[in-house]
This record gives sequence, structure tokens and C-alpha cells, in this order.
Amino acid sequence: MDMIKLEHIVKSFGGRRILDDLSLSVREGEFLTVIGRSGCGKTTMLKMINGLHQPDSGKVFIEGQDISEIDIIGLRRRIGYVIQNKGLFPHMTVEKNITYVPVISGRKDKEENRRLARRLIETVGLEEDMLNRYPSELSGGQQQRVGIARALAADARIMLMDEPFGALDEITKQAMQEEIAALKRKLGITIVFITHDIREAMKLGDRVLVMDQGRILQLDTPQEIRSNPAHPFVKQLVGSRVE
Ligand SMILES: Nc1ncnc2c1ncn2[C@@H]1O[C@H](COP(=O)(O)OP(=O)(O)OP(=O)(O)O)[C@@H](O)[C@H]1O
Repeated sequence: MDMIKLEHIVKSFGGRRILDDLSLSVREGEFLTVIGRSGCGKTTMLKMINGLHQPDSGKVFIEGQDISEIDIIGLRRRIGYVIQNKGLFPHMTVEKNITYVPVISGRKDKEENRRLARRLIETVGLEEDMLNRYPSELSGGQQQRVGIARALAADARIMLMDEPFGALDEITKQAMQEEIAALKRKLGITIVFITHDIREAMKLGDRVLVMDQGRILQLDTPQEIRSNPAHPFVKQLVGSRVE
């Protein structure tokens, strides 16, 4: 099944076309990585998927539902959104951050929420005693893990990740890459993952979407992208890959 479907999306800001007739389907359980020059529209596309931006024309479907016809707040709770260095509530403990969506959705049993937080903190590879800390008391990599745990707490079947590991050192980044790939295999979640790092895009993606000027240059498996780059820009991108 198509978990996410974009149909002929057009979006302009200040008279500039940022997404130019973009159509795309992401299958359930697929890991799609997105790469392209700064400003080519990656984040704008991601924000279309959870209704943070509305298209000027075209349609977005999530699990077959046209999102212009459903409750957008409910939709956002079903879609995890993990962004670099941001997103955690600084005045809440890690536990409160993780259980935020279940709590605002009416799940008030403290013990049950504590159990959920304990389970998820372990799932993302952190120690239980971190639940009582505040985000500022965690490293960047640990904050990213909490962000992922929070998205999982919402029972998100879709995870949108905007350069989630961009600010991490190489060792932590590799550990996080392993972790997210394992989580995806284990939970079968659908992931759309923006990166500036072609190695990361090729390593994690079931398919890689190369974007330029609001259009798709190529959307293919890493193997195809490598062996049959459809455009000089793609070729250049892949050529810059450090083996
Ligand atoms: N809310 C907005 N109002 C006006 N212009 C916007 C808005 N959001 C994005 N833009 C513009 O749209 C273009 C695409 O932005 P977007 O954030 O989608 O790019 P990106 O590919 O994610 O870039 P980067 O890799 O630098 O994060 C940019 O020129 C940006 O300035």
C-alpha cells in the first residue's frame, strides 16, 4: 500500500515556485532518503506530508486519505517529525517529552505512561535514569534519540526526519544510523529522511530521491542511482561519494 502519496504538488512562496508539479509515492515500511541542493524544496515537501504547508494545487494522501479532508491535528499526531537540534520541549523532563502526545490525547494513567517511557527509552538505546533529566542535560545524540522515542510513543506509523543527524559527530552519527535502520526493520515504520550526506542517503534508503529546483531528478534504489545516474547532477553527487 502507498503510505504517502503526493499528486502534482505545486507550491510557491513570494511568486517563486518551490515545488513544481511534484508527484511521489512512498510504500508502507519504505525508507526513503531525500537529497538535493540547499533550497531545492526538501523541507517544504516534508512539511506538505504532515500538513504544515498546504499545496497551492495538487493533493496529499496519507494511507489513502486526502489530508485536506481530515483533521490536521490528529494527522500530525500520527506522524512523527524529528528535526535537527530542535523539537524537544526544554521545560519538560525527558519522560514528559516522550509521553507528550499520549497525554494530550487523553492517556492520563501515570504508571502506564511511565512504563511506556521506560520501554521506549530502552528501545532507542538510552538509560532509564535519563527520563528524569531535561533536554539541556543531554548530548545532541541523546536528544535525537529522545525525539525518536517521542515519535514512537505517538504510535507513529510514519516518521519524517529532517537532517536528524546533521549536527552529530561521525561516530554518534553512525550509531544513530544503525539504530534507525534497525528500528525501521523491527517496527515496519515508513520513513522519509532528508540528508545532505550522499553516503547517508545511499546507506539508509531503500530508495533515494534526488531533488532539484522543486522537481524529482531521480527516484531509485541506491544501486540504480549509482550505476545509472539519470542526470549529470546525480552523477556528480554519486561521484563525490567517498568509498
Ligand atoms: N514559509 C516560507 N516563506 C517563504 N519562503 C519559504 C518558506 N519556506 C521555505 N521558503 C523558501 O523555499 C525554498 C525552499 O526551502 P526548503 O526549506 O524547502 O529547502 P531545503 O531544500 O529544505 O533546503 P536546506 O537543504 O537548506 O534545508 C527556499 O528558497 C526557502 O527560502
